[in-house]
Amino acid sequence: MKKKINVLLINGPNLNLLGTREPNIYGNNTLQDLINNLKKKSEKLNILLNHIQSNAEHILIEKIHSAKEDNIDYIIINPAAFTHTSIALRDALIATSIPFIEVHISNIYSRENFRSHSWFSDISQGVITGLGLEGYYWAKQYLKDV
Ligand SMILES: O=C1C[C@@](O)(C(=O)O)C[C@@H](O)[C@@H]1O
Repeated sequence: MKKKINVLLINGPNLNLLGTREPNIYGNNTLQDLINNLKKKSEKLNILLNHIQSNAEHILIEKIHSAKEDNIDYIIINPAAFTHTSIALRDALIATSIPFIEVHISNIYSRENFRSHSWFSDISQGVITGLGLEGYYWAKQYLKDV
């Protein structure tokens, strides 16, 4: 049987407000619903999904630092606003050298100019942007075959 894949899903600031935050951009589903569904579907694919959402940069950095000890094989990350600001999170991901997929709910290239720059895309395995919450499901789907 194929080995279980240990995946860490990281959601950055304000994503705890999914469902009420700018629903025209981010939709009506809550983060809790998303995580429950993703976990269920991941189990069927032999993926163990661990999740963290935080509004604090240092908490996300520390979680990335411990990812190796936690035997994480892969990271899926929506850095949210940190996408456009955080060299510290970028450095943490480089330091752990765990491959990761960058996900955005909205299309960061079709919004304000400042959202078009990501500190993560060039060091990511790939980027999914603008497919709504489906983006997280596609990332998980990709990982089932790695
Ligand atoms: O908080 C977010 C969410 C986001 O990462 C997205 O998922 O579309 C896009 C970012 O520009 C924004 O700051």
